Amino acid sequence: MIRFSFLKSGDRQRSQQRPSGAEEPLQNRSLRGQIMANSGQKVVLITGCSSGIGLRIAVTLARDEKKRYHVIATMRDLKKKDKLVEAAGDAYGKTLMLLPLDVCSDESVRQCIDNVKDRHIDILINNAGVGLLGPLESISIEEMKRVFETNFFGVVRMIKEVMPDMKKRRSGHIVVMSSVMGLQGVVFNDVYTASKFAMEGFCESMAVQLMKFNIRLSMIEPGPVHTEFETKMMEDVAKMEYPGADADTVRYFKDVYLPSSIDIFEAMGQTPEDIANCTKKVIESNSPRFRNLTNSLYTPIVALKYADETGGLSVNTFYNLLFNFGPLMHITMSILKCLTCSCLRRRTISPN
Ligand SMILES: NC(=O)C1=CN([C@@H]2O[C@H](COP(=O)(O)OP(=O)(O)OC[C@H]3O[C@@H](n4cnc5c(N)ncnc54)[C@H](OP(=O)(O)O)[C@@H]3O)[C@@H](O)[C@H]2O)C=CC1
Ligand SMILES: CC1=C(/C=C/C(C)=C/C=C/C(C)=C/C=O)C(C)(C)CCC1
Repeated sequence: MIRFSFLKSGDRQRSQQRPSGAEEPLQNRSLRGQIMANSGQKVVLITGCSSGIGLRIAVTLARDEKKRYHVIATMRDLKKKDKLVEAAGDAYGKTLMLLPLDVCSDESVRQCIDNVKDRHIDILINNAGVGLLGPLESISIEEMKRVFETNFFGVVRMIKEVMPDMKKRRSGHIVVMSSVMGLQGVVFNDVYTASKFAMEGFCESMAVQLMKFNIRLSMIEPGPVHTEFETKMMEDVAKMEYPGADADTVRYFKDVYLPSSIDIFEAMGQTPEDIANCTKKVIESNSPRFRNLTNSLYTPIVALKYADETGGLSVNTFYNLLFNFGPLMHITMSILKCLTCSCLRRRTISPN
């Protein structure tokens, strides 16, 4: 079993004290110690900003040319703030502030939101997430619960905390970082996929009620993205022994699935910047879509699910791609990688 870090992230009274570990420049705190935005700015709170997609969304919004956003970038361990602070440059302390927030803790979530002035959040971006990959036999129920606690209950916890104020104001936008795996299962990602499916179902239901209160809900559905996930995944694979799984299953995982997965990452992996730009477009749209796929190369794969309501097309195609046409898939992905690679485009377009 592989654990990947993205994929490689009191009481009910209104707290007036600075959250433990918060390191906010003074000018951004009100007299009551709460985080303040300038008038006209939208307050955006993002979870899981220590790395990857969350970090990049925070930086992209905080560095908005028109300074339209007051970004509250949160992470569960502020000791990990350096990468974000460096990437934010002079936006840090002006349009970008940090707060500690662990989406798995009721108290941490409450304290964080209590430290936002009037608990006013215009846009909530639920990004924090963890992955889990490998044969089911080698994954404990405890590990599965941890994934659901972060990916599903983490989002539910955040929405429960922020939604009542948005409802009172009759305005707000909730964005959820889902995944193509929230729409379609991928072998050996069974539990991660299930956690994202759960979130999709929850959000699809919530969206209707929220619409009545003029609150928008948008799902971002990335395919593979180059974050700490990939390196962590390969490091873990080298170490793991997969106790409880039989030799055939381990072989299918290591020798069939993993090489195909690497091919797919190489051929169509996006960058965190791609996802941040897509998220920015969604929050800036006058009529944001509910579902937003970010990767046009992956869209035909997801389309298999919707082209056949019996599910057969999707399941059989994945089976064939993996177990019957593995080498063909490798060649196809190599060609795709070549076609989408900027070096080839440079060579054909450059006058030199
Ligand atoms: N990379 C990919 O291929 C894809 C990723 N996604 C989704 O994108 C989101 C971001 O992942 P990505 O940037 O790739 O991966 P990273 O591992 O780089 O980022 C995940 C972030 O979530 C944080 N996090 C984990 N648990 C918690 C928690 N309990 N409370 C608060 N923060 C937490 C991590 O913090 P810490 O540093 O403390 O661990 C980290 O900042 C996830 O929801 C993931 O499911 C969707 C599709 C594809
Ligand atoms: C499409 C496809 C495959 C792999 C897909 C992968 C690897 C997707 C990764 C998505 C991620 C990382 C989402 C994160 O949330 C297989 C099963 C190899 C073969 C069949 C077709």
